[in-house]
Amino acid sequence: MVFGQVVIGPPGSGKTTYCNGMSQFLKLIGRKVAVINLDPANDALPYECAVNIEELVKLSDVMIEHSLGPNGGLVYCMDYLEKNIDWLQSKLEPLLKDHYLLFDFPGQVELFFLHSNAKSVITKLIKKLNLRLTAVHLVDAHLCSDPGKYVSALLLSLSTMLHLELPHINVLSKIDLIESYGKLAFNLEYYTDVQDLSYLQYHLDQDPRSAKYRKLTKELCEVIEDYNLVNFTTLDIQVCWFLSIYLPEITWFLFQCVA
Ligand SMILES: Nc1nc2c(ncn2[C@@H]2O[C@H](COP(=O)(O)OP(=O)(O)OP(=O)(O)O)[C@@H](O)[C@H]2O)c(=O)[nH]1
Repeated sequence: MVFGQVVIGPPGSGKTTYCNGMSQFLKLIGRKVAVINLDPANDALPYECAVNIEELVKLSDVMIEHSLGPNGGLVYCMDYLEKNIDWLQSKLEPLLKDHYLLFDFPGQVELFFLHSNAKSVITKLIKKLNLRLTAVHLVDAHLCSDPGKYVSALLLSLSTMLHLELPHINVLSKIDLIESYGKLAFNLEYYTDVQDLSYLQYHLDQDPRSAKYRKLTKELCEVIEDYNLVNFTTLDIQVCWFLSIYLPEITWFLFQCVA
């Protein structure tokens, strides 16, 4: 049985950095890991990838050839990947024996809660290759500093969970930077646990700019609460780097203490 992660999230949320950090961490704890870049807009990869969608289709070529913008181009690329799933399957087959798989997907969020191509690619891989995949959905923690943006992050997370139908972990990334956006209205657990959104609505109501959307926000918060599916874990990728570099020393130190 082969395990892996489908790494998704809005542009700039830290997917590529996460894949790089996670692959180094996994290697260090003795796992064989393969990173699969399925983002055709990822030009400067910090990790060594086992499979690169650029060998199949290039976003820049698609945009020129079909006169598409970056969003339309990415939808086209996912569509093309779905039609050529055998290409991806053949690239993955040699890795199945002993590798843990990390799939680095594009940041266009509509691919994961609206369009069917990316989901279809994932579903086909799961069925054809008997994979066990978890969605790791990264959301930039700075969205917590604005109640309106936080509600949109909750909605995005919920829609993505419902659309993909995978085991799913929502992650507030770049948590090390959260203080730099000013003091949060509530403590961090409030944002990670997503327990009682009425406090958030009250906070939003204090802002005259959001008065016009009061009813809409209330209804949206009720939908999120009724599903009761979304919560977050936090990530500071630098901890991953730290562990990758110092894990052998820490293990040696603990071993010495126990001995
Ligand atoms: N401080 C801090 N910066 C981070 C962290 N994770 C990612 N970054 C930075 O955030 C920026 C965007 O990260 P990427 O990994 O390129 O994000 P992405 O989601 O792959 O971006 P797209 O490919 O455009 O969708 C980079 O400058 C990273 O160095 C983190 O945990 N802490």
